[in-house]
Amino acid sequence: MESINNYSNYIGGAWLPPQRGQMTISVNPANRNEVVGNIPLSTRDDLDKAVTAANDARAAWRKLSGAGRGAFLYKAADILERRLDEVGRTMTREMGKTLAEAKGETARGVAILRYYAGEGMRKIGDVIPASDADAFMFTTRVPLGVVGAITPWNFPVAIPLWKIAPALIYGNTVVWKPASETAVTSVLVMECFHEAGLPEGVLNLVIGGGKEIGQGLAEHPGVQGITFTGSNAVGKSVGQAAFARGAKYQLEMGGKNPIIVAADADLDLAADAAISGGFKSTGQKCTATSRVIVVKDVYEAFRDKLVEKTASIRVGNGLSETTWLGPCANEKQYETVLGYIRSGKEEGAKLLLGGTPPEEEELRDGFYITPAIFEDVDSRMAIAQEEIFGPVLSLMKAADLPEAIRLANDVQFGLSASLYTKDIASALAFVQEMDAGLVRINAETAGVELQAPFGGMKDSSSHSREQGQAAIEFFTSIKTVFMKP
Ligand SMILES: NC(=O)c1ccc[n+]([C@@H]2O[C@H](COP(=O)([O-])OP(=O)(O)OC[C@H]3O[C@@H](n4cnc5c(N)ncnc54)[C@H](O)[C@@H]3O)[C@@H](O)[C@H]2O)c1
Ligand SMILES: O=CCCC(=O)C(=O)O
Repeated sequence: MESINNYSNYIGGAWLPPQRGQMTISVNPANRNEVVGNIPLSTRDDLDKAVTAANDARAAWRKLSGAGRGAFLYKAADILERRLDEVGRTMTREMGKTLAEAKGETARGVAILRYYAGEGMRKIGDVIPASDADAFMFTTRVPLGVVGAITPWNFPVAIPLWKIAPALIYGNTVVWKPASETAVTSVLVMECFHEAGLPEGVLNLVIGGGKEIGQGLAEHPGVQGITFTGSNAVGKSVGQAAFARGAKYQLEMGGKNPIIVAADADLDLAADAAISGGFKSTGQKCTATSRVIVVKDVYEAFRDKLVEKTASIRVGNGLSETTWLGPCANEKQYETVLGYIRSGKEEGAKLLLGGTPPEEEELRDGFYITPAIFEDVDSRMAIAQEEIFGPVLSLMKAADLPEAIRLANDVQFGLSASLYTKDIASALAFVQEMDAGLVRINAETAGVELQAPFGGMKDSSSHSREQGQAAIEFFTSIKTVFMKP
């Protein structure tokens, strides 16, 4: 029997167990009987210690040049790259995505670190001519101070790093609260920063419950900025707590992303995109496709292609090379997805295939669901309005492209949206009229580029942008300097 490791928090440059000694477990969703590790169940005492360490580290870290801070990020990138297989394997064991996807995400984390390491050498202000000819006026940027990063389990490397890397390069110190479902993965990422020699207190990891540690961060008077990614319900609570005490906050939340198939679309490409966007990572991406809106002229032909291709998807343990679709990340998500499949049938949608646990005996102990496709989906149904965050696609029929865009906009969310068409006028109309932060033509709804602004509209976001050079807007404040001799 393989021994199960105990994992700790990382506070003030030291690996520390939770002060009250409470621990819990991280479980493999491919086999609920497999414990990945014993992880901290931290309390506010642990959080206070981390926030104090982050505040103590602020002055020295801020004094470093951008290039000086970037040197640590380059080192962390090299170490993470060296440990890519180990981190990817741990990610798969903790949240179920296939090993290929997990390693791809880890490589993306390496690229994010290197991108922001380079940002330390970019300009941070402008010279603006003053009306007084004897004066010199310019802008510069200063860090917020201590930033709290609250991150989800579905991209346990890429999302924390697209928050932590810009926070650090622009001179902030960080307290990071990862999702407990992927706590061991977060420890491995933290080890890379530790090995890179990041000064103590600059980055701190506190593993614990959402209410206790996440909300504790949002409420903490020693934290000047909160960057949150997660569900709308939690995001609202985090944002309200930060706003109540005047802290800066950014929230990136749910999606209900459509792909529109126009009458002139390449149906094979569109079907492949719907499957990749809807079922990769078991549909557990904020940018995942969940609604497939097809213009009626090509509906039956497209539907048949989609069903035929989906029926060949292989479900299994993400560590197996033959697996295309892994388990849901945890039992809560598994039950949520099964609940939406029930409600889809109860509301009158027709389940064309999938939506059940697989029959294979060797998969009985995992949170597996076969990929599901509904048709006859009305826009008012729960499966058309609410984020499912699982391997479920809802087919909807539109009379024409204008109605398809109207249906696509008929939700509270606005994160990502795709259109498959060969017509430039249709593409331009979609770009103009689709209310989403990511608008993609002949490309699936998922697939975020680290160098470009990322974020949602409507209820998907608090309307700042992450990633690329856009990240500087959240993690710094602008100072306008007016100087006379
Ligand atoms: N828009 C994006 O960029 C994006 C990216 C990934 C995931 N998501 C969203 O995240 C959700 C799935 O991730 P999840 O299940 O980890 O989300 P979640 O909201 O349950 O948890 C997100 C983080 O918040 C913490 N948390 C939980 N309860 C809290 C509370 N009361 N106060 C403060 N923090 C709390 C969690 O421990 C975790 O670290 C989906 O809705 C998905 O759309 C959005
Ligand atoms: O889960 C949200 C992030 C989505 C993402 O990174 C992608 O689509 O690549």
